[in-house]
Amino acid sequence: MSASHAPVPLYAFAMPDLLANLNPEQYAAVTLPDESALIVAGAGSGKTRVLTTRIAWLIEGGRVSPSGILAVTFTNKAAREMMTRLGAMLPINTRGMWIGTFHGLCNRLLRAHHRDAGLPSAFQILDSADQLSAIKRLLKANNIDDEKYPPKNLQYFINGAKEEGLRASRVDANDAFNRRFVELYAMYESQCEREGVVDFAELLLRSYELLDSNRALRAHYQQRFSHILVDEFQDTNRLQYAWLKLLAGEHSAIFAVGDDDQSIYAFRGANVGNMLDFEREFAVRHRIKLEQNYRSHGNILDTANHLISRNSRRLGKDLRTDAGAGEPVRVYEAATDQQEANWIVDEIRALLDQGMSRSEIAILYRSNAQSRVVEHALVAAGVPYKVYGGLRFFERQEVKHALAYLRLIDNPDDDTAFLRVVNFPTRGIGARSLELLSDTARLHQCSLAAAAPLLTGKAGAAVASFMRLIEQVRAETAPLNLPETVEHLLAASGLNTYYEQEREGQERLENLQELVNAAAAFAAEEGYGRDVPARSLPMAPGASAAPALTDDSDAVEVIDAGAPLVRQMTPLAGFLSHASLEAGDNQAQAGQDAVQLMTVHAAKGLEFMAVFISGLEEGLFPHENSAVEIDGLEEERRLMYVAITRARERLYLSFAQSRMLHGQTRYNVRSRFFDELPADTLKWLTPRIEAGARWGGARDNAGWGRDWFAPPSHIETALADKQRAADTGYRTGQTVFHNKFGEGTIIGLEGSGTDARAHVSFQRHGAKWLSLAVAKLQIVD
Ligand SMILES: Nc1ncnc2c1ncn2[C@@H]1O[C@H](COP(=O)(O)OP(=O)(O)OP(=O)(O)O)[C@@H](O)[C@H]1O
Ligand SMILES: [Mg+2]
Repeated sequence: MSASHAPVPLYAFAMPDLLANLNPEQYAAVTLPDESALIVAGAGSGKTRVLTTRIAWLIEGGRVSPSGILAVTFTNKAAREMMTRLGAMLPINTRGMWIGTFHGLCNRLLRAHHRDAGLPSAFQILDSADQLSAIKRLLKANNIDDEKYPPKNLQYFINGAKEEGLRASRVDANDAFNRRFVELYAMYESQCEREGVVDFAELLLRSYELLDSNRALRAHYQQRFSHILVDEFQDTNRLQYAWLKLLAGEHSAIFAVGDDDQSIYAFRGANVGNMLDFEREFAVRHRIKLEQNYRSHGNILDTANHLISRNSRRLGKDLRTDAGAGEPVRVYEAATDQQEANWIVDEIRALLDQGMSRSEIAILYRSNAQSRVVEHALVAAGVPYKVYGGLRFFERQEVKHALAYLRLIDNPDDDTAFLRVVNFPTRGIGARSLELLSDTARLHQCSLAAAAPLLTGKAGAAVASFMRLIEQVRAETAPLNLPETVEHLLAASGLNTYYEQEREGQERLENLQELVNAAAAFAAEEGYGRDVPARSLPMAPGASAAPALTDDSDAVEVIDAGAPLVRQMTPLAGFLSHASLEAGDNQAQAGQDAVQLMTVHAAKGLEFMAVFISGLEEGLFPHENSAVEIDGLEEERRLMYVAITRARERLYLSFAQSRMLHGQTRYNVRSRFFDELPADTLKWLTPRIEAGARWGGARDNAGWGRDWFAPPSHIETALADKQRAADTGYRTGQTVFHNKFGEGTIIGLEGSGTDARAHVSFQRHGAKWLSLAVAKLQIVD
């Protein structure tokens, strides 16, 4: 360990406070010696709290200075929360600390060392929508059939390769089709290079390569970050893990916390296997378990534990709580999605009447598209809410237009930005002119902006006037600070006028104004004074403006001196990175006390007093795609586990028999998860009807008799299956005997022939799904 010298406690008297509220296992974890450790523990057991407290403890005891810490969180929101908590625990300025997401930290590293990384100082970040349009443009420019090579597939291929750490030149292609993909990947790489842009995966790969190839830089950071701490470790992918390894080198300690049951990003290459590799490769001696849950009431925790116990691939852990059982988990079946939304809003109003604050209430769903109907009900009821994700603020059309102009003033070679606004608002630059321009650029291997002067005729004149506009705005904004720059640009670009004249442009205008506010908030948060021009590099005392990094390690030291590294970016570049990386986060601050709406993925790590999980229908949650993926259903179950464990005191589950989604009405059967939850923690607010009886006489009892509809065909098929299962001689409600599990009651039947399965609730072993062909159940009555 680099901090091998004897610890020097600096604030010995303050110590008991920091550690006072920890349980013995948490205490042991926080105060582990300077060596790598892995904490694997269930939801709400205090992993994040332990990690944060450990940082404070390390600093407070003089084991490391704040600049020696690097902490990785999963979201920007989590990073901010961590800094706030640290600020409250210690009398230090947390701004300079390296706490952030992988993307955020890599961006910071690349900004500081852009030359060594082979990037222009004003490199721009492509979000995934930008990346897709860049790929489409590439295919079009090269006359490639986008049916044969769908842009989305190519995007997936490229990102997958990058996440494996592979450049196009190193990807193995075993057939002609794949070879073509690799060629396209290579072409995409040169296009990005030419335009000075990087996509999300590139941020990571580029900074990995930077550290890998630059010995001095690597040595510097390895020495600097003696303590690396990683939250949500189960969701790191191979490249992120390799990046951490490189940064840790031989001497730094990695303190990783995670929960294999909450691994929900396998589809993006996350790899739980990293946990096992980490233990081996870092000779981890300490694997501490935290088994006390501090978040949720008993019924909620039991519900979560019961569900996740059905997964087969688990490291295995127990979780208990001292909190009482609390309220039962309430379940509601609605006829339609609107009815579901109305019920949610009614329940929310009841909670608010009881004094719960709005921001303590979350509505979670599996897919973004589900939010619309809930939003509608909230608006109608006048309940303020905030949507995370979905069409985020920075992804709105008008905001993206404005950002594209800003990007162009920063870097005219950014072709994606160029194409977005060259003819918006319209200035008579048609598709034909742009084609000519693209041809010229390709011929000269340069960006569109660089090709503009080479274009002649009418097309040339129109493009030239656009370039003059950009140049003019560049000059006019040179002395302006960040919010002034944005404001000026909105007027000069013609965007304001355009939306003023558009019939329903009011909301878009407000969003543009909000962009000015966002820029002002960003500048204030980063500590840029009002007199700092948006495009100049603020000089920190003792820091060189453009650190030229050589093998001379003294030069490296210069970078660390003085102000935080983020100052290596101009305010404008910083803001543009923020817009790409932190999309959506801004909204959260705008409406503090609002009901929180988000996908389950976005809710990871967070907690709320009351949680509604809506749309629990087969095909939606579990998602229909999960059926075709290896481990798909287990991943959906982990996702459901994450959703349930966000709740502290109240949990509500709901589903609708019919739902409008993507313009079509879907008829749904309830999620299989309901059959996997313990019956005794749930309270059905609508009658619980066995799936088989659903379309029969029981429906009148359910109270939705009036505007009823006939079951659609796929449900009839499912019912027919159940009928066939029943034909095997078994029926629900029957008492049966199993050689190993003893006596139990059949609570569900599914499938037919050799696939027929029975869901049996055993008196001593709980509920299990058994194959009827294998299980040989004896009928008792
Ligand atoms: N020893 C403790 N005493 C009281 N409250 C605690 C203790 N440890 C953790 N908590 C609280 O329990 C809640 C859950 O903690 P935390 O968010 O750190 O859990 P986690 O393991 O990171 O959960 P997740 O897996 O969902 O990320 C928080 O509100 C935290 O403040
Ligand atoms: Mg956590």
